[in-house]
Amino acid sequence: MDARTLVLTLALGNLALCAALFFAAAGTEADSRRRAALATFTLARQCQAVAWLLLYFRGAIPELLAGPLANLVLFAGVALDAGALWELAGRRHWRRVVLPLLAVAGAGWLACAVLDVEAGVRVAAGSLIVALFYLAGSLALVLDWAAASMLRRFVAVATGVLALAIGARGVLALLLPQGWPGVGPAELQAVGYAAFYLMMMAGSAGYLLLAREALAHEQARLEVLDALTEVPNRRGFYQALAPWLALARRPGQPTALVILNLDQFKRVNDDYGHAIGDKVLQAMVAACRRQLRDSDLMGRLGGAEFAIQLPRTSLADAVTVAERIRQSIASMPVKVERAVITLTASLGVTTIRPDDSSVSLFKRADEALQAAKLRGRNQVAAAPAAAEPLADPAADAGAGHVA
Ligand SMILES: Nc1nc2c(ncn2[C@@H]2O[C@H](COP(=O)(O)OP(=O)(O)OP(=O)(O)O)[C@@H](O)[C@H]2O)c(=O)[nH]1
Repeated sequence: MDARTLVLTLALGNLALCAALFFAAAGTEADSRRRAALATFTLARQCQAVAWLLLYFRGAIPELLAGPLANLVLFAGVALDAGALWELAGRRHWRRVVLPLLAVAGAGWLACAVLDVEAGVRVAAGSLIVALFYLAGSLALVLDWAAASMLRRFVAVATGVLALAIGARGVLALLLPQGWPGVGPAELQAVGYAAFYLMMMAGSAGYLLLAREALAHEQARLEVLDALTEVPNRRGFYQALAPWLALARRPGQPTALVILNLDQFKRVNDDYGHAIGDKVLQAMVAACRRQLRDSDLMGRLGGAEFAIQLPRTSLADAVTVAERIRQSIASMPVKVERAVITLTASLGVTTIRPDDSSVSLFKRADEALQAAKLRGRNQVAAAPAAAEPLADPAADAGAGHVA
C-alpha cells in the first residue's frame, strides 16, 4: 500500500472512531458521564482525523495547512492520546506535564519549519516528538506493572514498540536518506505510516477495553464501599465481619461491635441542606477514624448510622473507645462554609458471642443503641451480658454518659 493511501486510511479510521464515540456518548445523563470520561481520548481522535486529512490533501491545499498546521495538530492528537492513558492510570494532573511539553515540542518543530531546515531533520524531529509522546503514554501503563492486567501489559508493550518504530523511522530517514539496498525512502515512509496505523487500531481498541476494565473495577469497588464517606458500606462491612464471627467460636479475646447513630441528623439536612449534611457526614467519619486503630474497621450501614468493628477488644475496652468517639464528636463543631454545626451521637456496644449470627449480633448492638437514644441521646450504652437486662445508666455512677 502506498504512503498516500495509508494517510487516507488513517484519516478515515480516525473519523470513523470519532463518529462511533459521538453516537456512543449521545443522549442520557449516564452517557454524558461516559462522554466526560472519554473526552481526552475523543479529542485525540478528532485532532488526528483533522491532521491526517490535511496531510492527505497536501498539494491541493495551501502548504501552511498541509505542512506546519497538520503536524502541530498531529502532535496535539498524540499528546492527548498519552494524556488519556495517564488519566486512565489515575494520574489526573497529566495536563501540567503534557501540555507544556506539547508547547515546547510544537515551538521547536515550528522553528525548524520557519528556518527551513533540511527535510530529513524535520522528519526526524517530528517522528521523535510523536514517539516520545507515545512512549510517555506507554509509561503510564507500565508504572503499576506487577498489578497490571494482561490487557494493560499488552497495550503498554504494543504502544512502546510502535512508538520506537515511528521514532526509528525518523532517525533512519535522517541518517540514511537514500535508504539501503532493497529499502528505499518510500518503503521507510510506508513503514512509519503502517506503525501509525497499527497504533490507531491497537491503541484505540486497547484504550477502550482498558476504560471498560477500569469501569468494571470501579463498580466492583463501589459494591462494597460507600461513595460518600469512602468507608465500607453495609455489604462491605458484613463481608469484613464474617471471619470475626467465625473466630468468636474459638477461645481468645472477643471482637467488639459498636453501632453509632448521629443524633437528629435530619435537622442538619433540614437547616443547612443535603450537600452540607454530606460534608458533615464526611467530617464525622474522619473524626471517628482518628480515634481508631488501623486494625479497627468503620463502615456505613446507611443514612447517619455507622458500625465499627474492634478486633481483640473486651466489652469494657470497647465502651471506652465508644465513649472517646462520643466525646470527640460532641466536642468537634464541624465548620462547613459559613456554618458551624455541632453534633452528638448515640452508640451501642456489644461483643461477638460464640453462638452469634450477624443477625443476632446486630440486633443486640441495635438494642443497646436504642437504649442510648431513649436515655436522651449523646450516650454510650453497652448490651448486657447474656440473659441480663440493659444496665441502668443512673446506677452507673461516675460513668458520665456511658451506660
Ligand atoms: N446529607 C445526607 N443525609 C442523609 C444521607 N443518608 C440519609 N440521610 C438523612 O439522615 C437522616 C437520618 O435520620 P435518622 O437517623 O432516621 O434520624 P435522626 O434525625 O438522626 O434522629 P435520631 O436518629 O432519632 O436521633 C435522614 O434525614 C436522612 O434523610 C446522606 O447520604 N446524606
